[in-house]
Amino acid sequence: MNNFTVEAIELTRLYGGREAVSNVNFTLSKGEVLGFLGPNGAGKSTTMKMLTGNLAPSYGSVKICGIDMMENPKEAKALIGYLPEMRPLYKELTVDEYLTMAARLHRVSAKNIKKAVENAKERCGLTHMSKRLIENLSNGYQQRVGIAQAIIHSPMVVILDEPTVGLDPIQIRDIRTLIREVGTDHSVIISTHILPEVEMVCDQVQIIDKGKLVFNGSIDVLKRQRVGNKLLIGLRNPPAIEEVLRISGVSEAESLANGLMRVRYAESTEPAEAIVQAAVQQGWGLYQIAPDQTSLEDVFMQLTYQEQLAV
Ligand SMILES: Nc1ncnc2c1ncn2[C@@H]1O[C@H](COP(=O)(O)OP(=O)(O)OP(=O)(O)O)[C@@H](O)[C@H]1O
Repeated sequence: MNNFTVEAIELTRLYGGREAVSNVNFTLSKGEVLGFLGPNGAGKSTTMKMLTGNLAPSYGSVKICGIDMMENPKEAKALIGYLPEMRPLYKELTVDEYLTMAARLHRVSAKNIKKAVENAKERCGLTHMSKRLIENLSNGYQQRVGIAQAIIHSPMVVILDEPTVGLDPIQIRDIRTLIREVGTDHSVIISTHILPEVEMVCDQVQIIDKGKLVFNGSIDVLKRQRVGNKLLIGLRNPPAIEEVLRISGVSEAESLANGLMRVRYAESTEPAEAIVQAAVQQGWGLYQIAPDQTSLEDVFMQLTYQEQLAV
């Protein structure tokens, strides 16, 4: 018996003979937040629906805390809280009424409903909104209500499909903080097409492209891929590129706008000190020197491009 809260085993879904999700494998443990990342149409929602037992896989299986979703759907689903892409809110209800209904649907026992509602509201910062009609709440608060219904029965696994889509920057920040908090005592899976979001809230990341996993690992591994052997240098009096290329260790240099220059070097030859010395000696007016990180978007492009080459 392992300790995995979620196991996806060779998950595959065909639509009209075409694979929308192809052979997806991963495991998740308690207290981890997993980001399911991919562009529109990559197969995220289809995967989420299979994980939550709302869509049958064409092949493969899902286990929630060791319980097979196909064999024992009722037991497996009871361990999951799910916020689909389209929020299942009844807008004519108040927050209290809706969460009470959600608790009943999730089979919270009658004597525990009040406590479960209070608890979910507190965790989602909704206590002061208890008597408000959902339709009168802002988009961000409606999303909190959606998350509150997903955690109301204290499920082992919380699955949130695109939880920050359509929110403003402050709402996005609040929802991300909430997801991290929820992730401390539940396993959480979020799907998103926003790379920095994954970096901010997730421990593990699966990158999916055209239905296939192209990266599966810890967020640290992904972040490390971003830190290439590059420096970004700001110079008030930039010299000719050739002069920079003469510095020991520098393998490539390119001029960018506003006197900035990007320099590449081989792994073992960090030339920062030599660049500072040259800049001082030759009066280049150095005002900035820092590692230049590849954006996560670039990493994503590289990963999906490698995958295309491999096909
Ligand atoms: N019911 C369906 N019938 C036929 N094709 C479908 C169906 N649902 C999804 N697809 C196709 O499967 C692929 C994956 O769709 P899915 O909704 O899972 O992607 P996604 O990554 O969640 O994208 P988005 O962020 O746009 O929702 C797409 O090509 C989509 O057109």
